Amino acid sequence: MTAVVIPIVALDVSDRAGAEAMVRRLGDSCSFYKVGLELFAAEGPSVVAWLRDQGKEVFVDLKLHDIPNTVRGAARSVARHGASLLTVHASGGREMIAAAVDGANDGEPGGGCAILGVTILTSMDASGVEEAWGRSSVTVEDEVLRLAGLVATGGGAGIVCSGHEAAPVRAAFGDRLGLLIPGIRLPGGAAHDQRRVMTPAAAAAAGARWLILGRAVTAADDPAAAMAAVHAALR
Ligand SMILES: O=c1ccn([C@@H]2O[C@H](COP(=O)(O)O)[C@@H](O)[C@H]2O)c(=O)[nH]1
Repeated sequence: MTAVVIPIVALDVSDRAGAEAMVRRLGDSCSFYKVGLELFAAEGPSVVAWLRDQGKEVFVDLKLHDIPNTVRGAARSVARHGASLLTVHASGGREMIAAAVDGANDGEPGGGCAILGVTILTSMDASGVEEAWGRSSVTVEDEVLRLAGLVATGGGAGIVCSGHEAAPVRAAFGDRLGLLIPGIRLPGGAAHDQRRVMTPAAAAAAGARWLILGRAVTAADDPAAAMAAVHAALR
């Protein structure tokens, strides 16, 4: 049986009005939304509460990266707002990841908010990794696998990586880590600032559990039609 892949639409907009307009346009075709840095910085947790009131699940993509104590507290706060998923940077280390898991569970192991570790941003290619991380002798895939190991031993529920690393991560970790894949483009779509992109069908075949749909849907002339194309590709 093919695993269910859940599409999540990224509300990369500057205010609540923009978010509400997109949620209205997509109607029942989307039940899971991402609130990222732009919208969270503008509107704070109230936008998470509003989405929950609409019956939507919420992924809060804050990509936390700080000392364990600070990340624990932030994860606890985000979980209390009703988010289902929260990101931290895997490069923050095993102790920080474990603190995020602890905070999100807030004393309740297996609580409602899962922690995902961001490995290598999909906007980076091998030369970008070499420049930023100073590591020329490793491939993006090796780095993603190494960071995935930190997330697994830190107790995270999954990782964020591109579709290109999905199959090797699945081979190494199986169902232990859920894969959330951004950089999704409909066939022939512009990559924009992304370097490692993939179509919905290919990412699903590679083992994604969640797909992040950003501009492929939200910048389309007809976002609802673009979302329908995503659903068709996942059937
Ligand atoms: O490695 C990462 C981690 C997160 N993202 C987020 O996904 C969406 C992608 O937007 P597009 O418009 O589809 O490019 C965006 O919200 C990012 O913050 C990512 O792209 N890569």
